[in-house]
Amino acid sequence: MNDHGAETDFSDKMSYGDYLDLDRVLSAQRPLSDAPDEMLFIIQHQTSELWMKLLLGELDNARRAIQEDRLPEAFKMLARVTRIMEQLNNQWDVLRTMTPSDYTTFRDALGKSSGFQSLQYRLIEYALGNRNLAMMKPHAHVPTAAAALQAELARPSLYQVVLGFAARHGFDLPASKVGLPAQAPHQQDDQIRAIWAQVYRDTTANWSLYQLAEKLVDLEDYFRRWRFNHVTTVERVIGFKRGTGGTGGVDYLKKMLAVELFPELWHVRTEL
Ligand code: HEM
Ligand SMILES: N[C@@H](CC(=O)c1ccccc1NC=O)C(=O)O
Repeated sequence: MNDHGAETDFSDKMSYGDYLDLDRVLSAQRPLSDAPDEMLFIIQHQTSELWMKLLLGELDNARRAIQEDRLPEAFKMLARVTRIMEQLNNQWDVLRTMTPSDYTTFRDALGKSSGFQSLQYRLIEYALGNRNLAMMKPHAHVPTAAAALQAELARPSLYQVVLGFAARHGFDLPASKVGLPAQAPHQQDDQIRAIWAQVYRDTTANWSLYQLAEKLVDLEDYFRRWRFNHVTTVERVIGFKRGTGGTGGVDYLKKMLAVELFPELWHVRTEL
């Protein structure tokens, strides 16, 4: 027998499964029905949540790096955030193999549960600046979840941190726009758009902010693709049924396609 010299006795050593805690990870899939596709559905969501966990950590690190003027590090972290979103986007192709006939065999078992109640998803939206406080309600019954959302609201969003960088580096932005952590979705602002116009008109003089702006545009571009892939998958699988979470379903998700995380970065392009 040729075992290529591989270690085989793990009776007193840490193995692959030990390190990754696979007993717990792989026993956390508990389908509620006999429908074959429920396992696909569960794994699709669990892997998405794992990637979201990594994404949230990178967003935290990136915000801290920008606040401390460590831009090259922030660029690396934001590039990773976007690559994680790309990973999430590619996952939809697996779920799209599930037809309406497959899904309806277990949809009732889901009750009122829905991705609408994803804490990590909401934290990502809040971290990016889409701070719709009404979205906290489904988390009110879980004190740790409500506290995590409150803690996020006590921090400046990624966009605010970027605008704070601009304010520290010679751009005229009142403290009211970059100081206190936002408590509502960011609204398009003429003064902010004027700053981006200055940056994009002289990229050499404003190279760091220009690079930062393009990283944000990249991030929002991939985030929009996620929303679009989601709503297209939903339409394919449940048509125009109401969502289990209580919204209008596709109608609600289509409205969310219009959300602009960094509106001035898109609108400034009309002026360039
Ligand atoms: C067949 C698959 C899916 C269907 C039919 C579906 C359906 C829906 C619907 C109808 C909503 C609106 C809320 C409601 O009333 O329920 C929603 C929201 C949501 N779903 Fe899904 N979904 C699917 C897969 C996924 C996957 C794989 C994820 C990944 C984590 C996900 C995450 C979310 C999130 C985060 C929201 C809230 C979006 C927002 O508020 O903007 N969904 N989904
Ligand atoms: N809202 C979906 C159900 C759903 O997709 C779902 C249910 C439980 C856990 C995650 C889900 N995914 C995304 O919303 C529906 O209306 O069919």
